[in-house]
Parts: sequence; structure tokens; C-alpha cells
Amino acid sequence: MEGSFMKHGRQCDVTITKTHLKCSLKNNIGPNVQLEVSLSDVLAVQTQSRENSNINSVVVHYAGNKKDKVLTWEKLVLAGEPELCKEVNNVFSYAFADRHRPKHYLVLINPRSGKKTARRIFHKKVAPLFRACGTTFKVYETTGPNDAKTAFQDVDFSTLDGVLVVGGDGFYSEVVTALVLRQQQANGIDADDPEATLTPLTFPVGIIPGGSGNYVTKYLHGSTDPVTAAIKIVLGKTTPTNIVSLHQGSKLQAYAGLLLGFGLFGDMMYMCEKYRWMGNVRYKIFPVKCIFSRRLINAEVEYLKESTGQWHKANGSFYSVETGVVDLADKETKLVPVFGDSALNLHLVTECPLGDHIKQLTKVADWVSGAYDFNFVQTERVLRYRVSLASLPTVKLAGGEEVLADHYYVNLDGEAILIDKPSFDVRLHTGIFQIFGEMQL
Ligand SMILES: Nc1ncnc2c1ncn2[C@@H]1O[C@H](COP(=O)(O)OP(=O)(O)OP(=O)(O)O)[C@@H](O)[C@H]1O
Repeated sequence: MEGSFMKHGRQCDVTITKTHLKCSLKNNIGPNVQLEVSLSDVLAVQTQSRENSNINSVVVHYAGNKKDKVLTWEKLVLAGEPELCKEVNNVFSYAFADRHRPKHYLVLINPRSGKKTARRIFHKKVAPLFRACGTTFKVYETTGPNDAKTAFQDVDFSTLDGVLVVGGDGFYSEVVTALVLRQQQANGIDADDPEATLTPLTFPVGIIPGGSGNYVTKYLHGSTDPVTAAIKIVLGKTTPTNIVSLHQGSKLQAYAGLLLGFGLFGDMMYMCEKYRWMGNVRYKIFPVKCIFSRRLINAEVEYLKESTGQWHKANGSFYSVETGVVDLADKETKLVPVFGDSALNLHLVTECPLGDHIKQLTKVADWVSGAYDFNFVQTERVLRYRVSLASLPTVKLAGGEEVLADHYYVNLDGEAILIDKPSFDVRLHTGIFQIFGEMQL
């Protein structure tokens, strides 16, 4: 369709094709200003009638592209005769007839995430966008750790188009764990059984970054901007993602959606959690301190190889036993994140000179390819693995239970989990849910 509107008192000729909206804004002192918006970037269209006037307006909300993969919420306001505005609205309704956009969300906010700004981020930057796009939401603010599941009481999950997490990676993992557990309970599956096959979630999960690291959003959108994340959620495209279960004894500890690292990474996270009051500066101090006091841990690692379907064994002393749930794969000179891979890359880091170790860790931190191509890093593509710490000293508790005498930790999505049993199990569960957004390579 074609039509002439007014924009800020100037004539604006609009053409809407099957794929684009094109505007040509008359400019008296220079060439006309052209604007072209792909219909796939249109977030919503509203028509507004003006009191005591025979002119209405159409507001087109769309995603604008800034540099560094950041998206902006843009509005094009066009004034025109009521019939013309109605026609524009009809054209968009027709063009969008077969597109499914989420309509109703459950939003969980961790008010203590990062710099404690998650609440403000959601209400000031995200909620107005959702409202403009006609989406409704129910908000729950947690009152402390492990409170996310309280939000699920009285929620009819069949009416939800998604659950949104406003916070950091640790909170994402807490919410995902609570959602996956709820789904298993509803389907009579014992999540404490490491052999259990999990039932997937029936709705996508989205993240509005509000934490300190925000790596899941960084990996997925290439930016940690909350408006970009909100726009991706409104656009409704999703990516399948995996989780990894961590079992100790006969108990599920948690599900990880980002990473799981035992040894050095666990120690680093434990120290960062212990000194949380120091703010983000702790992430600069303690990783370095932990590298200089790195400890070798005697362990036997059994792993189920993807290629052979057979169990294999590695015995020795390791600085770390680590896996990315979102894998990092070599692509030209960079490491790029891979969601929903068919296997885990298990990295076993063995004895090596400190300088080489720092070089290797720096490559990982800088996302440089070849970060795992060192002779002291053994990498295997696995579906699951078991770490046995049977050779480490243990003590008997009053109740007779035997626990490890020293403290060891797993870094699970940025949270430190104490490993006090002589073994733990890690298992990949593929395609357990969809996450809002598309990979930006
Ligand atoms: N209301 C709350 N008060 C205190 N802690 C909370 C609350 N709600 C959730 N938590 C806990 O806070 C922990 C950290 O939260 P989150 O991941 O959002 O922030 P972060 O650690 O600053 O960010 P990142 O993980 O990206 O570095 C989570 O493990 C979560 O269980």
C-alpha cells in the first residue's frame, strides 16, 4: 500500500511492501530523508485517535540497529486521515497474521543481582516496551536465594508464553533448576536419579541481564544491553539450549546452563562469593590470587565418549576438570559460543608450569582460538562424566557419614557448590528448553 502522512509537520510518503516499510520524508532545505524498516524488525503497530480532530496517528515500534550488536527501541509516529491509518493497521495485521509473538510472561527479578539495579532495569527500560507491544506479565521479586520457586505457586503455566529472568547467570541457573525440577515432578520423574531422562520445558526462558557477569546474554546476543535482550524476547525467536546435571551422593545439586568447573574454577568462585561485599573488583583480585595458589587434585575421571559410546578413564592430578554447557568452539581467530551442542567438551588440565597455565587461561578469557590446544589440557567430547576423589583424606561426621577432609568446589554458572562427597556425576541433557534469542556469530 501507499499513502501520504504527516510527520512533525512535514509530508511523509509511506510504502508498505511484503517485506519492508519505506518512508520518504520531504525536506525543504535538502534531499528527502529516507527510512526503511524490515517488517521482521517491527515490534508492534498502534493506531491512536486524536480528540476533536479528523486526524489519527499510527505508531510503528521497531528494532533499530546500533553498533556492537546493540538494538534500540525506535518509534515512527505518522499522522493521517482515519481511513488511511486504519488501512495501515489492516496491512500490518495481514502481514503479521502467521507470526507468533509471545503475549504473556512470568517475570522473576533478583533485586540483589549485580549492582542491585535489576528491579529498575525491568520497570524503567523493559516493562514500557512490553506494554507498548501488547504483552502482559506477572512480576515476582525474590526475597532471598532459592526463593524463585515461590513464584510458581498459583501460576497456570499453560497460559505462559515464557518465563523471564532479570538478573545474572547464577540466578538464571537457579530459575532454570526450579523450572526443570517442577516439570520433572509434574511428570513423575525422580531428578535425584542421575540415570533419569528429563522431560523438556514447554515454554521458552528469557534473560534480561542484571547481574555482574551476564555471560549467557553476552554469548547469545553479543551484548549485555537489557533493551536488546527485551527486543529479542518480543521478537519471539528462540534457540534450543542444554543443561548439565550435577549429582553428589544420590542427590541432585543443581542444573547448570552455562558452565561447570571443578578445582581451580571452583576455588575462584568460592573466594569471589565469600568476598561479595567487595563488589565487582573481587573478580579482578581472587582469580589471580587463586591461580598463584593453584592446587593439584588427585582424581579419577571416567567419561562417556560421544564418538564411541564407551566409558574411558583418566587417572592423575588435575588443576581443573571443566566443561562449558554453552561450548566455546574455535572459529578462525576467535572462540565462539555454541548453544545446544550434541556433546560437552570436557577439559582436564594437568600439571604444567605456571606461566603456561596463565597463557592458556588468558586465551580463554580473551576468547582467542586455540585456548585449549596445550599439551597439558586433555579435551574429550563426552555425554557424561564421573569424578572420583577416593584417594583424598576423609573424616567421619557424628552421624557416621564420611566426607572429604578438605574443601573443594564446583563453579556452577558462577555459584560455588561445595563438593564434600568422594565422587560427583555430571551429565548432559540436550534440548531441555528454548531460550529467547538467536545466536549472533
Ligand atoms: N532476593 C535475593 N537476595 C539475595 N540473593 C538472592 C536473591 N534472589 C536470588 N538470590 C541469589 O543471588 C545469587 C546471585 O545472583 P545473580 O546471578 O542474579 O547475580 P550476580 O552473581 O551478581 O551475577 P552473575 O551471576 O552474572 O555474575 C543467585 O545464586 C541467587 O540464588
